[in-house]
Amino acid sequence: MARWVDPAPFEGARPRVPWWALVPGKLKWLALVVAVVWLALVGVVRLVLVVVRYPVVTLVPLAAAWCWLRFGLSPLVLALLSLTAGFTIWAGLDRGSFLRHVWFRLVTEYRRATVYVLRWRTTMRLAELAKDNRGREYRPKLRRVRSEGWRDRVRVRMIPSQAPEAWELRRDGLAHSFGAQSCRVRVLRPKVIELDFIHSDPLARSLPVPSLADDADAVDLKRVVVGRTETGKPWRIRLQGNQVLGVGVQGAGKGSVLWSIIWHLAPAVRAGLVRLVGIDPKGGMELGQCPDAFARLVFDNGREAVELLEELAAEVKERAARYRGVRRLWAHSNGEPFTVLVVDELADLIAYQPDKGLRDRATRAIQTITSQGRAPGFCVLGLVQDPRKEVVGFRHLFGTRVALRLDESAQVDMVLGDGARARGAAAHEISEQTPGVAWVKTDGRGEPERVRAFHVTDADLVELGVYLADATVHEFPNRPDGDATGGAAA
Ligand SMILES: Nc1ncnc2c1ncn2[C@@H]1O[C@H](COP(=O)(O)OP(=O)(O)OP(=O)(O)O)[C@@H](O)[C@H]1O
Repeated sequence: MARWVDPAPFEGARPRVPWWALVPGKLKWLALVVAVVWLALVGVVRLVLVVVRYPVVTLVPLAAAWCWLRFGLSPLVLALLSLTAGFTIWAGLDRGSFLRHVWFRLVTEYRRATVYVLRWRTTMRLAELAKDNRGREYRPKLRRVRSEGWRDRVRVRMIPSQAPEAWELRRDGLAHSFGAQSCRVRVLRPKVIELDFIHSDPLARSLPVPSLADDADAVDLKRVVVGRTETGKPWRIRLQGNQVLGVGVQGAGKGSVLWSIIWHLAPAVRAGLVRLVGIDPKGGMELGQCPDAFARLVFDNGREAVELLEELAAEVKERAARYRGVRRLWAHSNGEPFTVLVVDELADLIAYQPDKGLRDRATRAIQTITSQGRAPGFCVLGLVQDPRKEVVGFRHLFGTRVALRLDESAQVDMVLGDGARARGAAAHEISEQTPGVAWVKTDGRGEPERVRAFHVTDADLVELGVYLADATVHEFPNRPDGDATGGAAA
C-alpha cells in the first residue's frame, strides 16, 4: 500500500546570531555609552553612600593620607596627637556633647559595619522576613543606623505587603541575633519602621529630686516635671485639662510619681494657686507622710471619703455652670485655685468597698470629676494596683496613663492601649530593682515612653512638709521700754 512518508527533517545547524549583532553599529555605540555612564553613576552614588554612612572611617584616613603625601609623616603624627589631645579635653569639659558628636558617631559606624550589615541578610532569611517570589528575593532594606550608647536605632524599609506586626512577632529573635537585650518596634511612616535594639538601661540609677523652687509663677500646670525619660529629657505630665492614672504592683513606686508631682507643684500650693485634696484609704500610710501639702485629707474609704468626693463633684458642676458662656477653660486669672484630687488606692473606693451604696456613690462622683473636671480646673490623680475593667471601669477617662511595674503581661495593653506590649512597652518586665520606672502613654502623643520618677525620700518629705507648713509668726518679745521692733534697732 502506498503511504505518504514525511520528508526527512533538515538536520544542518542553523546559524545562531546574537540579537545585538543585528543592531546597527551606531546604536550599539550609543548603548555602550549609556551603559558606561549608568555604571559610573551607580558607582558614584554607592561611594557617596559609603562616605555618608561611614564618614569617620572614610574621611579621616583619606585626610590622613592626603596630609602625609602633602606635608610628610611628622606633621601627620603631630596632627593626630593634637586631635587626640583636643578630644580628651573636649570629653573632660563636656562629656555629653563629646559622646553625642564623636564617640556615638564612631560606635554607630562600627556597629553598622560589624553587626547589622554583616548579619542582616542571614537574619532576615532565617526570621522569614525576606521572601522569594518567581526566583527574585525581596529583602527588607537596612537604612540608617544610629547608636546612642544604650540603644541602637535601626531604620528599616519593609518589603511590599509586609506589616509591622511581622516584626513585632520576631522582636526577641531579632534582639538575640543582633546581640541586644531587647528590641522594640516603632512605625515611622508607611513602609518604614525603626527598631530599637536596647543594650543597657539608662534609667537604672535613681534620680534625686531637684531643689524646691520658690517661684509659684514658674509652675506650669501643663508641663509638670516628674522625672526623666529614657532619652534623657525631662518627663513632663500635663495636669491642666487632663486626668492621670498610675498603675503598679506593691512597691512599684506609685508613691514616687505622686510625690514628684506634688514636689513640683509645691510653690503653687504654698501661694494658694493650687489646692490639693487627698484620699488615702490605706489609713494615711502614703499621704499621711506630708499632710501639710493638702487642703483636705481623708484617711478612709467610707462615708467621709464619699462625702468629700461628692462635695468636689458638686463644685465641678457649679464651676462648670458658672464658666458656661463666660470662658471655656480654667485659667490662673480666674482667682480660683486649680484643684488636684489625689486618690492613693482608687480600687478601695470604687471596687473593694463592701457597702454597695457607698461604692456606687464614690464611682459616680469620681466619674463626674474625671469626665467634667477638665474645663473647671480639676485634675484627678488616681493610683491603683489592679487595672482590670471590673476595678477601674472608666480607665479611658484618664488622658495620661502611667504603667509602673505590672504583674501580668495582659495588663500592659489595659493601661497603655492595644498593641503597646507587642511593640515593646514591657511594663511587666520592669525590674524590681528599679522602682519608679514606668511606661507612660498620653492620648494623642504617639508611642508610650519609658520614664523614671524622681526618688522622693523620707527626708525630702520632711523638707516638703516644712516648706508647706503654715508659716508661724513668732513675735519678738516686747522690750520693757515698749519697743516691739526687736533687736534690729538696738
Ligand atoms: N523613683 C524611685 N527611685 C528609686 N527608688 C524608689 C522610687 N520610687 C520608690 N522607690 C523605692 O521603692 C520602694 C517602694 O516604693 P513605694 O512605696 O512608692 O511603692 P508603691 O507602689 O507606692 O507601693 P505601695 O502600693 O505598697 O504603696 C520604696 O522603698 C522607695 O524608696
